[in-house]
Amino acid sequence: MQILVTGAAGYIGSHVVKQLLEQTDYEIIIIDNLCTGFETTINTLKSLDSTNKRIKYYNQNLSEWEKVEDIFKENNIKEIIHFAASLVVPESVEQPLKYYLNNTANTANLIQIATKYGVNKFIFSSTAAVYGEPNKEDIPVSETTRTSPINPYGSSKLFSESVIKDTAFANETFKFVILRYFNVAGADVDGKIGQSTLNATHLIKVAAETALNKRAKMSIFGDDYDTQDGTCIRDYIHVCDLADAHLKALKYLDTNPSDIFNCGYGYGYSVKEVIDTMKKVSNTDFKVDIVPRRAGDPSTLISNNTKIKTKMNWTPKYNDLELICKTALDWEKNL
Ligand SMILES: NC(=O)c1ccc[n+]([C@@H]2O[C@H](COP(=O)([O-])OP(=O)(O)OC[C@H]3O[C@@H](n4cnc5c(N)ncnc54)[C@H](O)[C@@H]3O)[C@@H](O)[C@H]2O)c1
Ligand SMILES: O=c1ccn([C@@H]2O[C@H](COP(=O)(O)OP(=O)(O)O[C@H]3O[C@H](CO)[C@@H](O)[C@H](O)[C@H]3O)[C@@H](O)[C@H]2O)c(=O)[nH]1
Repeated sequence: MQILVTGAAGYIGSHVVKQLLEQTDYEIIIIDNLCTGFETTINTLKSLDSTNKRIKYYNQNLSEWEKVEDIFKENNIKEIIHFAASLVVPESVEQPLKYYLNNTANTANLIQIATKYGVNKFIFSSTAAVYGEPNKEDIPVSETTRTSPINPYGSSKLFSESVIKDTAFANETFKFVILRYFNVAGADVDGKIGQSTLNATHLIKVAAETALNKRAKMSIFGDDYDTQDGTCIRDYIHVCDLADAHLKALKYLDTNPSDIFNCGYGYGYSVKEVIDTMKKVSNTDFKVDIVPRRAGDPSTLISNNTKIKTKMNWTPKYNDLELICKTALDWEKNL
């Protein structure tokens, strides 16, 4: 059985491939052009494959559609997990076309090839950013909450969701699970892989870097939001629990129809709470200043995760902010 994993040289994709190696028999075809991922990550994944034959890596940009099709000709791909994307919210505000091209156009193209070659399972990395700035009474947001992105990143992913849903409607052999991730953080609990992103913008990684003196200080982007302490609230999910949701999604499609699931823990922490937790687990008191709001940031995003828990039987194991911060910090020390 072959599965294509796009973007597996990156943060979340690499954690999913590790679990696929450990818990399944798939042969794993990877497409990644290393624009934000790392060859060392691919090498680590290969080193975890005791057979030495289960990973086939193509350094390929998804935008080169004909070359992507050649990869389908060379292999027998029937299942796909599609991570490859651009994902920095403020960058998407400054460079929207980069996001529509890499996230929406490349996804549409991949799906066109996938349907031509008989792919029947498509797992898609979507985002809580599709909900935009939800009304207070809609928090925690469920999958049926109105989608209304407030930045091009969220819009580019919502358009991709439409491409996927409409394709499945027109083609009954093509089934999908769309996973709307909330804020993914932490690192592999075995310490083998983690988030290596250069010039990271993600809060927990930035805080880990600051705790280790890789940055002189960090900033809180706005403390004038309508929240308890004035800073934004997010639902942080440990990357290993999120990876498990992908393996469950593949199995789910064996006996269930296509569907959309939120991936989060169902409770939120403020930016200040996250920074305090990082200070606690690192036993440091690093410098933090308050600066104006960052473009494109909603104030509060928290998931209602009832659907994934009940329908997929997904049970989080690492829903503990201290553990999330500690695994991120431990990984950062080894980088
Ligand atoms: N990190 C989060 O908090 C978060 C939250 C919600 C959704 N997501 C989604 O999860 C997915 C993975 O995110 P991540 O955090 O692992 O990011 P990442 O940047 O670490 O990984 C993305 C990978 O895709 C590759 N890639 C990007 N564009 C490509 C292209 N055109 N062709 C080939 N390879 C390409 C990159 O080189 C990288 O290895 C993305 O789709 C993202 O939108 C992430
Ligand atoms: O140095 C920093 C970094 C972040 N923040 C704040 O921390 C919160 C979280 O920011 P960040 O970690 O950058 O995540 P988001 O902007 O919430 O976006 C992430 O989470 C989304 C889902 O909720 C995903 O779709 C995106 O891909 C992913 O980058 C936001 O309020 C930021 O303003 C700071 O105050 N200082």
